[in-house]
Amino acid sequence: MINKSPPLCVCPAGWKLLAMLALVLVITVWYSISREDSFYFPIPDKEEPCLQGEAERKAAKLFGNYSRDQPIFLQLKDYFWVKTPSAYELPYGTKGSEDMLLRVLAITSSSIPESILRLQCRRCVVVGNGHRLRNSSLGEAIDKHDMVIRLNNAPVSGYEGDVGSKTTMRLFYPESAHFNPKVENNPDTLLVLVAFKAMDFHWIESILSDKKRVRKGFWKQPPLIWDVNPKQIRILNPFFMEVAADKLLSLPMPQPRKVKQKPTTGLLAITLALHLCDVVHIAGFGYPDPYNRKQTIHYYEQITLKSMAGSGHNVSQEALAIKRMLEIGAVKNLTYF
Ligand SMILES: CC(=O)N[C@H]1[C@H]([C@H](O)[C@H](O)CO)O[C@](OP(=O)(O)OC[C@H]2O[C@@H](n3ccc(N)nc3=O)[C@H](O)[C@@H]2O)(C(=O)O)C[C@@H]1O
Ligand SMILES: CO[C@@H]1[C@H](O)[C@@H](O)[C@H](O[C@H]2[C@H](O)[C@@H](NC(C)=O)[C@H](OCc3ccccc3)O[C@@H]2CO)O[C@@H]1CO
Repeated sequence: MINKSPPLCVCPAGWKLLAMLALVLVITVWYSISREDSFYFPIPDKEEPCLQGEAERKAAKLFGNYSRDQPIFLQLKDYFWVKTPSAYELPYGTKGSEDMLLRVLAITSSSIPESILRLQCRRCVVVGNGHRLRNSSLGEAIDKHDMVIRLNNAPVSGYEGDVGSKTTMRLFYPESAHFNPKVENNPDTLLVLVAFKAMDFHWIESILSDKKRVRKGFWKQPPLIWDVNPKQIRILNPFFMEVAADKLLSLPMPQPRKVKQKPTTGLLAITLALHLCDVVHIAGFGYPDPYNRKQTIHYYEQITLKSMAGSGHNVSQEALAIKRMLEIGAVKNLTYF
């Protein structure tokens, strides 16, 4: 017997049901993305080839042919007698901070570990502190990189599944130093000080030489006791801050006194990685839309964009810079942007 009843999708009730389901799906996707609890995480490639000098070649489109003979970390030998003084003051140069630096560099190191130097091709990942790392399950993929670069006081403990636990390098300044560095880093993590002001050198010197601590001059109280091995400390060459400001954000150089804009530590870390690595991945970058006042910005704490007022960062300008880097393939994103 032939069944004469029409198929489900052509009767009006069937269409309505389908339309309702589609609407629910659209709303769920929209809500998920707007809250950044996104369930969409691209699965990272199995084994991407590592081509020597690839990041540098691609980044040349952005940076031009800038000098690559700059050391990654400041070195003592350059401060005994300053042949060519820096053109800029901190955070873009060392002009005026030479004496302080001489003391700091005498008690720290500038070497790049042998384990990094002997790699033929360096695959790096810069882990931003953004909320989109939450529930990402990217921990394992992050840890597979030769170098994992982390920022500020971002924790790994308790978040290993999403952000991994390997930390090759951590960029920080006194106000962003984790009070318990041993818990959130590995014993061989390089703790890379990004100096914004002369007091930042003063802080590290007083910690490492156990001299009298100075409490004034910081916008937030940094640790007064900081349990680290001086051999782990490095001082980042301010050249990378200059490149990020000048080439990526087109900020006026030198900065007029009144202009307080500066790159975020994340953008600085990407700039550094493009100089140091052959393949550069990023994860956890991207802020909520400015009108999204309730969305938390970090994967580890409940603060919103409001807390960044007065920070001197132009996050929409930075987003454009990161998009350009993604477009030309200089960096690849493990989260979404
Ligand atoms: C209140 C405040 O000053 N917040 C600044 C904090 C704060 O000082 C430290 O977390 C220490 O507490 O530091 C900053 O950055 P923060 O420590 O928040 O994040 C590190 C880097 O990750 C990228 N990021 C972060 C969150 C997000 N939703 N999207 C992102 O892309 C950014 O590139 C960012 O640099 C900083 O140093 O740049 C920038 C923030 O403006
Ligand atoms: C990469 O910049 C770091 C961080 O992302 C910024 O938010 C932070 O900005 C602070 C800024 O550097 C402070 N300016 C000076 C000159 O110290 C500013 O100071 C205002 C202030 C002063 C005294 C007491 C409280 C606040 O505060 C900004 C943060 O709100 O700079 C970081 C690098 O240090």
